[in-house]
Amino acid sequence: MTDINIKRLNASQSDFDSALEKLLAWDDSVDHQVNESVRHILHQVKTRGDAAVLEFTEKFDRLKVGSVAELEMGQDRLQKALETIPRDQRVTLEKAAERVRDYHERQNQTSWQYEDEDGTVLGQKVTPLDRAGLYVPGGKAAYPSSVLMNAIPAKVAGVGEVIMVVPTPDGVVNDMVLAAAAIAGVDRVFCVGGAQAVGALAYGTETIPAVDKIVGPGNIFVATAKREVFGTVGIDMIAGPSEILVICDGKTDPDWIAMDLFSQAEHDEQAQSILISPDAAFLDAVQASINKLLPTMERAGIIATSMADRAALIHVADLSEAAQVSNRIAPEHLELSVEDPESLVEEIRHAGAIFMGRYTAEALGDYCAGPNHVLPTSGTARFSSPLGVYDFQKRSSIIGFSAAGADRMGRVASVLARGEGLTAHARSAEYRIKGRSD
Ligand SMILES: NC(=O)c1ccc[n+]([C@@H]2O[C@H](COP(=O)([O-])OP(=O)(O)OC[C@H]3O[C@@H](n4cnc5c(N)ncnc54)[C@H](O)[C@@H]3O)[C@@H](O)[C@H]2O)c1
Ligand SMILES: N[C@H](CO)Cc1c[nH]c[nH+]1
Ligand SMILES: [Zn+2]
Repeated sequence: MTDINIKRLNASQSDFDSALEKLLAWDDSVDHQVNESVRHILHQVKTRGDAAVLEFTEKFDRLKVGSVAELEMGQDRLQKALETIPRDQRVTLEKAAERVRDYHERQNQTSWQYEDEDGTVLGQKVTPLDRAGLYVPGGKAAYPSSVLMNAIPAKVAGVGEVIMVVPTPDGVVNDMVLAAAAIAGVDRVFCVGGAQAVGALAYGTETIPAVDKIVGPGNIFVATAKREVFGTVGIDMIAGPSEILVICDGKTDPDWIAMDLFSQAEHDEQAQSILISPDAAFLDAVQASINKLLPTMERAGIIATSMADRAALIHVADLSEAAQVSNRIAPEHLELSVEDPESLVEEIRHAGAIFMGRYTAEALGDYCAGPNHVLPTSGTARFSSPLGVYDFQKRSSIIGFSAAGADRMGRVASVLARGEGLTAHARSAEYRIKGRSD
């Protein structure tokens, strides 16, 4: 296997800003093609329902069946998978599920209210979604861990019905995925993926029920489809191809860092792995580790493409500058592989998840630390948070005026409404002012 030369950037270069922008950007022409194709798929699913789902499943996942009902895995099938997977897989899935549940239970929001001195009651009522759709990726790898990460917060939130979709390319069903669905208590599972699965959940088909919100990560087709259907349904965030950014002081074993970069690169050719360090010799050492370790990787092809196209080794003056560059990137995963992560984290403002210190491999967060691994990508950590229980709950305001409160605030509303020229608003409030009946 030939060596790959990872892009080298230096934050002190005059063209650093444009080089960084180019590194983070998608190729416009690819973007355009993906948008076109996703819009076509969504339109077909919206207008032709099951028939379109069957057609696209055959085209993209090479799976031909006679009806969408055949793509549903019933509860008995999920239970069978749980009972037949190897014991160590069942035990570790259950262990991971327990830690994920424990973490997410702390996110549960509760309703609250308070009372004014005149007896007026104000509050916030928290309710779970009636029906949520979980996208579990499955094109290039199967993700039992993503089943747990999507479904457990939904269940903790109290969602009425949880519908999961997952592609099964060539009809190969992953029993660990089904077992994870059984452990997490998923209500229905359909073996459908890509934009067609997102469309089916958003618009509903004869067989797949429409949901209120679609959550979960996926490739560029899935992320683009979620963006398109937002408004018809809620979405959690844009969780696209995986990303890792490592800030290292140069004192971690370079093999560890190379493997951490590989760990996200192996997800997808479009995944992005970036290392930032003030130690130029360390960047060289990691480059050497990359070329040494790459031939030992099972997914060397995907890693090589991802690293050649989208990875970078960035030299900075010091760790503060590393934090500034990282804040501009707003990565999905940020490893602080430094002596004193506690002080460096003070300077971090935007990241989906922050992994503190040399021993905290991002991979532990992917499986069993407890926090969610569905995280905002492509810089959206500037305004989005990890998937959580709060994504499956919504809030309603509660407003209950006493007669005294209606009198007091009716006078305020009346003046404001008349100022806006909205007489019906004003009179509706005025009817409730004491002694006023006109
Ligand atoms: N952010 C997170 O939390 C997280 C977690 C796990 C995985 N991931 C990411 O999820 C992604 C998973 O991608 P994947 O491909 O393995 O599975 P996927 O399920 O996201 O995508 C597979 C589907 O893509 C569709 N597709 C493939 N090629 C297509 C084409 N040319 N036109 C239209 N549709 C097409 C097919 O319908 C197929 O079913 C990776 O990028 C990985 O990095 C992210
Ligand atoms: N790193 C992925 C999120 O970007 C999650 C995952 C699942 N399995 C392995 N990794
Ligand atoms: Zn991962």
